[in-house]
Amino acid sequence: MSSVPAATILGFPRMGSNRQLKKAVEAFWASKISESELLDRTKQLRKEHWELQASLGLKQVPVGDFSFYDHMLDHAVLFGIVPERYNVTKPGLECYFAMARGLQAPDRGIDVPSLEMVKWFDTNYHYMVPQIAENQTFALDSTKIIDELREALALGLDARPVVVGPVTFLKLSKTASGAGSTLSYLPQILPLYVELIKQLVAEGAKWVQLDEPVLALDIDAETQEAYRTAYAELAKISGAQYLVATYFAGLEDNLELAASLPIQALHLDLVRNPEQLEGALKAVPESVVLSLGVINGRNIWKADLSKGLELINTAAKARPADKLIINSSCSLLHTPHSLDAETELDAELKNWLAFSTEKIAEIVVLSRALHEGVDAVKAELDANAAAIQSRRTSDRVSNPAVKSRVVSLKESDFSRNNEFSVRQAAQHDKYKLPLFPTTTIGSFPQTSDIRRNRARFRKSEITAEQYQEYLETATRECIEWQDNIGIDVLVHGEFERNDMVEFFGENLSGFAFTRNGWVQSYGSRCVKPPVIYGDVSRTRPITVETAKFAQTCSPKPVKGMLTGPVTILQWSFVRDDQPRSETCKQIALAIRDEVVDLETAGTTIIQVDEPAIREGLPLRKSGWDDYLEWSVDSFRLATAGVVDSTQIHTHMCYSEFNTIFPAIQRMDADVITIENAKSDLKLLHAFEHHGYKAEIGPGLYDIHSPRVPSVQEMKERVRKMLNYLSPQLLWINPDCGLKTRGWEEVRSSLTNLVEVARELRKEY
Ligand SMILES: CN1c2c(nc(N)[nH]c2=O)NC[C@@H]1CNc1ccc(C(=O)N[C@@H](CCC(=O)N[C@@H](CCC(=O)N[C@@H](CCC(=O)O)C(=O)O)C(=O)O)C(=O)O)cc1
Ligand SMILES: N[C@@H](CCS)C(=O)O
Ligand SMILES: [Zn+2]
Repeated sequence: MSSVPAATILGFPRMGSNRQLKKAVEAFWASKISESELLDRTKQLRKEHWELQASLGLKQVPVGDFSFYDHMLDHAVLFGIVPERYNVTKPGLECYFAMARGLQAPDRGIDVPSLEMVKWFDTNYHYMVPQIAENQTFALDSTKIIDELREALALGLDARPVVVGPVTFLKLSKTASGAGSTLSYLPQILPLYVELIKQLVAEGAKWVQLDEPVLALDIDAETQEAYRTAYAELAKISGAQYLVATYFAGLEDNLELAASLPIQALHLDLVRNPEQLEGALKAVPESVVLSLGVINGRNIWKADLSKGLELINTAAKARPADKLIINSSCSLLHTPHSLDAETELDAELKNWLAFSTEKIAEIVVLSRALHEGVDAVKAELDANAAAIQSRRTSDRVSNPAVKSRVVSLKESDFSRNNEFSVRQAAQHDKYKLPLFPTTTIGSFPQTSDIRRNRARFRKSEITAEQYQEYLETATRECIEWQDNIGIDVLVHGEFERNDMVEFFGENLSGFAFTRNGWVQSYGSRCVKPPVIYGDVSRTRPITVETAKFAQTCSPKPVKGMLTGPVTILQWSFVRDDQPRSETCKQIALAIRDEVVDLETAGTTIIQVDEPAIREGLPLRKSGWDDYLEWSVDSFRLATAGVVDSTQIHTHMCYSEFNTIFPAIQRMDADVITIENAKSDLKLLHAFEHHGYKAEIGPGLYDIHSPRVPSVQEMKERVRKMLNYLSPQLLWINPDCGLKTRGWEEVRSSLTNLVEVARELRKEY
């Protein structure tokens, strides 16, 4: 067997230290750079990333973790799973990006939508769902991964190709009709995996990483059998050594299955589930290398290396060191590039953090401790212990007033004064909205002009007053436009927000924000999650002045617009020194204060967005009840402090909501606007089936596409909805916020949307 890497990572973030990938790809889309320039720039980026990893001490680097847009999309292309509708595009990058983003080229008669995009497990990363046709023919196109392997080998590095394993790949794909099991395609796709792996081995790969996070989920007998079949087949390839990577959860009941697979190394996520180590040491044959995922790939905290060492020592008592790999818990895709750019973070806080680059250094220290003994890395371990101690004992982490407020919460704090029907009567009386009230989800186009002005304000190139004036003009114009076209419940447009979570993080204590801590969310789009390091409280009203101003721009109601506690939690880097439920309640109290202040200021329709409530659901069912209890309680706590006539809206998008329907009901919002345009009405069936009583706005069109929906097609959609929902409960709105769209599309789409409501009102 070729040598086992002492230390490695499952994958590195793709964007680059300065989001070079985003900039290159977006410049290519805008025809500002050529394809060869894009290829050159991204080749350089991969080189930098591998050399960085090697310079930090990794002996083997992952390859194939790079992607122009998304790694699942790369695999769809790798196996020739390209739906027929993309045949009109040029093969290569045009076809690839058409699958990613859709392509409209009227001069060539092309108008193809993108593939579906969904969340990658419980992360804020989104992948493109491969769509397998009924009569799918598969064909291997392995250029990308082979090229990247060659690039790394040419640099003199030991490189390990990263491939999504066959069972996980199929389980995350869908059939074109949405029916039937994708695992039925295993016999057809396996020979391509065999061929691919043979090529990788022939090119010089000593190890191949097969990512199988599905192996750490609740899986049925068919999936278990698929694992046995697939890996028995792959084991026949001579010279191939497999590192099978499970992450985001523990193996638990799948341990025996995993241990029985004919593989050379098994990776365990010991951050999410350290308890699984003991069982794995017993169940996994001694010939199989254990890869210990001890450094958290989902967070930005410096690891407590003494705890990592404890796990490693436990493993080292049962296995020789050369049968252990020290690793990240999952790919580092979900953490920012490096702390180097964080020149504005205060020194104390910065000393508590580790981004991807610093996490690699931690992995190397742990690996040296294992192989050379702790004395060899005494200075590093001492410095780490001091940082951990500093964070544990720092005054800034704890706020006794916040803690005691949470402790003294009463049951009544979690409930509105009256049930929905009573509130609904009071709200109808107050707002006198027409049947089929129209509204939007909150954001309007975040144009480059808006972002430029914010950047100029941050760099003090314009004053606070100038920036404020700019925002007020944009807000006023937006509200007046909505009013003029006849929307009933208006929004202010969210122009002052860089992001719906980061904006609140910047305005709450216990939060810090970074200058350059970008993480890929989808394609070229990134987010900069705030860091929750301490007890959370609101030190001043956050949105009240904007809401007051907005309300002066029209006599119609303008919705207050807040991000909910679960979404703020989910899209931040959360402290790991207390349960997430505790932090969530603290955020909920801060949002509650804001809700009450908005009400006092006269904004009495208030939307509290919770798009991430489903994303936070634990991957294993055993964790669902507990999560749903505290997450829904947090939403209720945030929203229950208002009188009956104040109308609480919530909004959710881009998740499979049917599984958590009772929890959605328990949130007890007065109005829910929910993404639905791509769904097959299954969701609406759930509303009917569960006897949902409150008002609902299922999205009438998909805001991810620049396409303008016609009146006719949206009306058709409403008619279908009315088979499930009463006209008295139905709101008319898009799927989600409009921040990524251009004004031109927004104007046409919303004008059509209002017309839909007008026509329907004549009929009902
Ligand atoms: C609803 N979604 C969200 C998710 N997560 C969030 N945290 N927020 C969300 O809204 N998850 C699920 C979905 C994912 N969807 C999106 C949609 C759009 C984006 C996006 O557009 N991201 C932007 C970055 C946004 C941002 O913070 N911009 C800053 C500007 C930062 C910047 O680059 N400034 C430049 C200067 C700019 C200029 O001069 O023009 C600089 O400083 O050099 C801001 O507005 O201030 C992106 O471009 O990737 C993300 C997720
Ligand atoms: N209010 C937010 C919700 C996005 S999920 C927006 O409109 O962008
Ligand atoms: Zn949304």
